[in-house]
Amino acid sequence: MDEFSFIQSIQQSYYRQPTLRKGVGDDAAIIRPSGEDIVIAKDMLVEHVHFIKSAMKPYHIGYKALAANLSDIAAMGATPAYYLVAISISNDWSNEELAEIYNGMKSLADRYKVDLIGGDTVSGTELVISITVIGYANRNISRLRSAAKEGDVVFVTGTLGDSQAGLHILQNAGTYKEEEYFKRRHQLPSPRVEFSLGLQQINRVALNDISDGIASEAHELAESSKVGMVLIEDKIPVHPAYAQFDSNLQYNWKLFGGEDFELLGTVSRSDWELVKQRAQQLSLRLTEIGYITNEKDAGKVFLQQENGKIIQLEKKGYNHLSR
Ligand SMILES: Nc1ncnc2c1ncn2[C@@H]1O[C@H](COP(=O)(O)OP(=O)(O)O)[C@@H](O)[C@H]1O
Ligand SMILES: Cc1ncc(C[n+]2csc(CCOP(=O)(O)OP(=O)(O)O)c2C)c(N)n1
Ligand SMILES: [Mg+2]
Ligand SMILES: [Mg+2]
Ligand SMILES: [Mg+2]
Repeated sequence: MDEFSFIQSIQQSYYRQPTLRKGVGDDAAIIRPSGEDIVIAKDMLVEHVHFIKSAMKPYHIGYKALAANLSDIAAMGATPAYYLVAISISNDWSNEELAEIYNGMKSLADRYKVDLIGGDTVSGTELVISITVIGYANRNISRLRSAAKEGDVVFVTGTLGDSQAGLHILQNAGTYKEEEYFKRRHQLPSPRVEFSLGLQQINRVALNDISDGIASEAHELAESSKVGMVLIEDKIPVHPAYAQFDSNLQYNWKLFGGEDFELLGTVSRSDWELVKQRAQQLSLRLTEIGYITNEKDAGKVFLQQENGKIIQLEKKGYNHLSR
């Protein structure tokens, strides 16, 4: 198979999005939007950084690459519509493996009716997948990291630490409780798109998706909103089988581990009931984990420990350029 037949093989036979004028097959794609805000995000997945072949099947790699991007669209309260994929891949990946990478992306794309409208293909050394996602958002809602206000409830979806626990299991042979669950959370993360779209009635919700670890994303919210944040340690939600891991690992993964792709948010106390209702309708776990303080703590995040002591949390997490 050459580059041209490969591009032919990944083309959709039809497109679902009504605003598309031209998809794959010309010098660029054309969209004619209908008045909503356009939301654009990009995230890469790189071999040896985001995955190793022994822990991730080609299908998982494609799935996770698109999931990470959809997670950022969800964190902006937007409806995903299109994606573009740039892939650099070496010859030791077979045609079947390449097709499986695209099948992984396709399964999520089908679920959210997102159309593949372009990309680029290069033969390189390590596998690199760079995706751009385009979505639409209602002009009147704000999901910005800068939207948190004093007195807001701080909440998080799902459970934290699962993805890094899954990676640990994949890299360390042994017997584990709920092994399949943790591996799945690492390989096939769920972007919280439906939950985010369910909040459209609420004008102001500050949202950030957890890719680098909650400590890091909590700081991004606090810095951007110029407020302080208090997180209550024993409220941070974990899976019941999480207790099997060493307590240091538990602590590090849930606070600094990342790749859970859950949503961290803040909302006024008066809108909190509605947020809870939406999560309940989706059977999605949602936990109140803290509160927002005022501008005198601007940019700071505190952890109220189990013994009641409050410590300042470091802005630590996955950080690519820390050297
Ligand atoms: N190399 C880059 N060039 C331009 N903008 C970048 C680059 N890397 C990151 N950004 C931008 O910086 C912001 C934060 O990026 P990042 O921390 O990767 O966000 P996220 O964790 O939500 O994926 C985003 O607006 C992103 O588009
Ligand atoms: C082999 C391997 N080592 C380590 C990790 C953990 N890891 C890699 S990147 C990352 C953070 C998320 O990636 P990033 O590119 O920072 O995503 P973004 O914040 O831009 O969405 C984590 C936790 C992994 N998934 N696989
Ligand atoms: Mg990013
Ligand atoms: Mg993000
Ligand atoms: Mg991201």
